[in-house]
Amino acid sequence: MNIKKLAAEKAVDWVEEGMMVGLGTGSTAAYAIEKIGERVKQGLHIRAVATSVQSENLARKWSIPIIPFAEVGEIDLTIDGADEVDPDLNLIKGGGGALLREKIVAARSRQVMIITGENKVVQKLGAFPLPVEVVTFAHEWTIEKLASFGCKPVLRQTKEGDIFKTDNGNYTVDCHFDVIEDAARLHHKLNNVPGIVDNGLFIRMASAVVVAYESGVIEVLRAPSRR
Ligand SMILES: O=C(CO)[C@H](O)[C@H](O)COP(=O)(O)O
Repeated sequence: MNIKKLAAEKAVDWVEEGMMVGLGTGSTAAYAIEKIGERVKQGLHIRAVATSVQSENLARKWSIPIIPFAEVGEIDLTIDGADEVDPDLNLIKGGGGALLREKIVAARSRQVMIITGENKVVQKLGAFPLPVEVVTFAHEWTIEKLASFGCKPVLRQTKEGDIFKTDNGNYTVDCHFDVIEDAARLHHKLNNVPGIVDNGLFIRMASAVVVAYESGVIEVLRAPSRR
């Protein structure tokens, strides 16, 4: 059972004619982009904004009209993946290296629909290393500061062994916490450190999470009091 594809294709049911759609990044989001592309080929008219160069290229391949972010007003619906989801629908994102654009697009969206398999739903965030986007200048010092939050920080590298650079020209540090006790507080404290651009905690940003199970069941978890 391809649970990523199952969740992604279900979420695309929420895409309606005329919408401005935010396109997430990663393998799950790619299934959603392809499904949206199929619907565009069948005559659906939407406009979209992408959260990474990778997703933009995929969308263009499917003839999905891409609008530069500067020309985008409010986004009706963003569909994106996640690395972990907790019971309050708080998330860890950024495993695919696109957390900053993903967070900007999510913040501009009326509805943020997260698509995931059951394996990413956790009681507490933190088993997945928290990605933190940092500026290249003085990054060694920023990494030291990150260690003072009680994690093991690892500067992300490419498969070839080079330092991984985001679409924004920054570095990513993956912070191994094991468990994050207070995600909202950590989010706030991390973003107060000079040199940190943003971190992969998405607090109260998801409107709903589509969870697909190996059994083929799909569950939609909603965040009642927001958006
Ligand atoms: O946050 C992300 C990219 O920055 C992705 O949504 C997240 O890493 C999940 O990826 P995948 O769908 O490939 O498992």
